[in-house]
Amino acid sequence: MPEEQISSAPLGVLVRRHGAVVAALGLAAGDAVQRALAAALARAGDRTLFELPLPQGPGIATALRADGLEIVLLRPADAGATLLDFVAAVPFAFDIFEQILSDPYQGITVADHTGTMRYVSPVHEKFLGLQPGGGAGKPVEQVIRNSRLRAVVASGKAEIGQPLEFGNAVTRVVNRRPVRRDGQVIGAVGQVMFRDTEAVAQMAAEMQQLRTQLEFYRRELDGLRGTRGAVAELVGESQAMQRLREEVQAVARLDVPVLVQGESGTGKELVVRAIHALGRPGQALVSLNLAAVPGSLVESELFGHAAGAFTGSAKQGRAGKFEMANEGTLFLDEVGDIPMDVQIKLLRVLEERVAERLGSHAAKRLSFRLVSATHRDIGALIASGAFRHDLFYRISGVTLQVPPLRHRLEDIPALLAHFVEAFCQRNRRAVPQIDAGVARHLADQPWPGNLRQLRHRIEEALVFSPPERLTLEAFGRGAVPQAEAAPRREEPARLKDHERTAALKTLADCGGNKKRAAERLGISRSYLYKLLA
Ligand SMILES: Nc1ncnc2c1ncn2[C@@H]1O[C@H](COP(=O)(O)OP(=O)(O)OP(=O)(O)O)[C@@H](O)[C@H]1O
Repeated sequence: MPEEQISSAPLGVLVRRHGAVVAALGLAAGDAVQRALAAALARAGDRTLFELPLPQGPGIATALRADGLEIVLLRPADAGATLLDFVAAVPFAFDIFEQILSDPYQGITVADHTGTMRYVSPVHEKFLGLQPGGGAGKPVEQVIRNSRLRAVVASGKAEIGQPLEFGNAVTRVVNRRPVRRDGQVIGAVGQVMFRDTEAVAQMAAEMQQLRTQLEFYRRELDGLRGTRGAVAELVGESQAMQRLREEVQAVARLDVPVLVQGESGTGKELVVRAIHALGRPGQALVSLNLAAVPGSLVESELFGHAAGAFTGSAKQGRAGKFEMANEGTLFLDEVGDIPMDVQIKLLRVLEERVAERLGSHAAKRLSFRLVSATHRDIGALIASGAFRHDLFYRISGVTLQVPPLRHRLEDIPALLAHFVEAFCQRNRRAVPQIDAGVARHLADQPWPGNLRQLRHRIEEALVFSPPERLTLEAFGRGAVPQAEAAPRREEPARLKDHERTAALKTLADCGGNKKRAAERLGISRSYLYKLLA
């Protein structure tokens, strides 16, 4: 190459023999450059590529050495070339490369675009049992059986943090990245982490432990919420309600069938829901209202039916309530209305804990919790032969009695506040102030429809009262319709009954405050408790 051409290009060539300059062309011609080059060569040791501070800025040099002869090519560092910039800017750039390649905690593998292994770092060679350089030139799979470097070359997509099994039950975490030049994938680099896998494994174990703990506390919290939520739904601080809440909590966790008795609208369903929420949280609560289903359909509702069991039956068959409630709670509402023929079959299911779909002979073992409710007088039904004695015993391991509202008028202020709040929340209204006489007025009513009727009256009044106040006048509209009216209660014949009624009303007047009610009545608190018991 003519010397002038080298001199005009931003390149230099220096040739030294045993340290003495034999030739210096282009950039290498100046003294200052030669001094810088001599110092850089001395620092570089036997490295071939090294940084070179040129008078005009950072430069890069490549040295070839043999038999005391050194040929060095030099050029200014290219601002756009990341690697050269790095090498030029960091005096210990090569130490960093070396450190990366010989890091005892990570192995490096390099494949080219044909899937041929080009490089395996020393620590990884050792791990794989390879001779130094023993992997280079072989298909990647020959070096590492399940290597995915070829796949990464093909897809051009990095795989980060993937587990890689190395036979002997050793699993490592691997990062694989495609290498691109001018947008084309020209190879792939694998990075196998040794130490970090242990750290990752430990972290994973810790995370698993935390997850288990979290799950545990979540369940506990759900349980607590469920407990508080379910029982708190049963509003009322009367002794009767306090006792009922305690009984609900006591029976909920036992595996006994429960029969909930009480007049219509007293809150039997609410009690059943609370029992279910406490006893079988997270499982299904399956209800069947036996008074609402025609007698002829009760059996198929309960047992379901097999495919094509009868004309018009569902093609794939249908599960009955017993099956649906498996592991959960089966709620038989209005159980007093169950037809006699079904009573016998129900008894069999409860005794044997197996049920067959209609038209099928495949009996299924079932585990459900049975809770029943009725507003009827079951004793009278048994006496008249309309209800089987043995079934009664099967469904009423425990009987809970939900008291009618007239026996707990002192709950009216709390129920009033509760129904007002619930209504306003549902209808996104501000909760109004409640006029002083409202609770007293409500406590004076007979409430044959119990809490359901009370709720409806309160909601109706809310609709017709000014938004900021719930007035007594708003209740004027809703005279109790005759059909709903209770058969007129007989006037209490005994003095005690008069006293109790007066006590309940005064208590309602005093917002449930027993101390104030006792004062107003002029009796002791313990006597008031006695009257209320
Ligand atoms: N203790 C209570 N606290 C708050 N709300 C209640 C309470 N008891 C009943 N209610 C409400 O009163 C209404 C009637 O209750 P529920 O349907 O549970 O009565 P029920 O006895 O099952 O009636 P039925 O015998 O007619 O089926 C529901 O809106 C219910 O939310």
